[in-house]
Amino acid sequence: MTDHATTPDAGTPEGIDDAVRAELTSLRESIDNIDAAVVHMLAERFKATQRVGRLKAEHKLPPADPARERDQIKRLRELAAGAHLDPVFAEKFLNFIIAEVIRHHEAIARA
Ligand SMILES: C=C(O[C@@H]1C=C(C(=O)O)C=C[C@H]1O)C(=O)O
Repeated sequence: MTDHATTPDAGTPEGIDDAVRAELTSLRESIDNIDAAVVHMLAERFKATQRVGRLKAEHKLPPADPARERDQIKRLRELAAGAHLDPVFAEKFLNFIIAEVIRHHEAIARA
């Protein structure tokens, strides 16, 4: 795997000022740490949602729960606005994850 924080490429020319390069490298190290945290948090979320999927299948509950989704989207949009993150982006991101979770739940129910 490429170490994006330290490897120069077309986006980070060799000739840039040392201080600029150092700041860019430092910021990219933070980004790499955040991306790692996001992956680990998503993995934990999917572990929990897989358990929800098995529970729903065992008790013949539907894979999707639109009321719960509406509550979560409302909550996430409010959290995003408070954190100066675009609520439209936050909603799209959550919907993307939820769609994948529902796909998993449908597969568990069919198995
Ligand atoms: C995880 C669940 O199943 C689905 C997925 C959701 C999610 O990923 O947050 C929310 C609601 C459901 O449509 C649940 O019902 O809690």
